[in-house]
Amino acid sequence: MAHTPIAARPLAAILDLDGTLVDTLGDFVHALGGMLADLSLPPVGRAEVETMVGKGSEHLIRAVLAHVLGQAPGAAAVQALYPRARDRYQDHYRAVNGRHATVYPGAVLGLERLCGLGLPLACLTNKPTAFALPLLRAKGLDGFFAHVFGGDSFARKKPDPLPLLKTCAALGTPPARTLMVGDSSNDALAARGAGCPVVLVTYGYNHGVPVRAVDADGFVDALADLQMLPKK
Ligand SMILES: O=C(O)COP(=O)(O)O
Ligand SMILES: [Mg+2]
Repeated sequence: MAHTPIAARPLAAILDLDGTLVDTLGDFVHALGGMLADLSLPPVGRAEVETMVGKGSEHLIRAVLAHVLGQAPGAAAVQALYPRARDRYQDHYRAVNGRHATVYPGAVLGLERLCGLGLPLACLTNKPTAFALPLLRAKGLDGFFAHVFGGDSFARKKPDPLPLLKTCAALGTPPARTLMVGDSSNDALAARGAGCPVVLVTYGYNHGVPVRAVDADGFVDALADLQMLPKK
């Protein structure tokens, strides 16, 4: 049974998107496959992509190019290909967004329960806002959120604490009473830096590292398990 030592009932919650609410790995794999084919480069496997997701699309594209070229992400060959790769990736991602993605079991129930506790919710993702909003709409999740912020909403992305602090400000709740729910060390590091309690789901993408090794206040196997948060 999941356990959390979070002492006080949160006044609001911030949810990550990829790997927490929606399993988007299939969308990433299809968009990256299309990008690589357009560049006449070999495909990348699903297992590799899973370890590269979560730090925004620029990081993902650079990591994939480096992987298929057998170079470091900062290498000149990666730099040279990046602008065209980004354009191709964006076209493919826009075309597939949501088609190969599924809402995780328990996610809707978990959101309903958080709303039932009277908590205002925000979605904070490193995904570009232009991809995050249509995905949430397509999956029927947009109505749960008072705010949706993407990787391009603020000057820095998670794991920097800035996006969490800005999201807490938008929600109007102090970080110490604003729960972050995510799937990776990005979310946990950002939460620690911002002073937010953090619970991680055990089923998402954590850069190929077991998520329970991450410093967090609790772990849940499904968002529906968040019902065990303190009631006061
Ligand atoms: O890197 C991404 O696009 C996914 O980011 P997220 O896990 O913050 O939603
Ligand atoms: Mg995530």
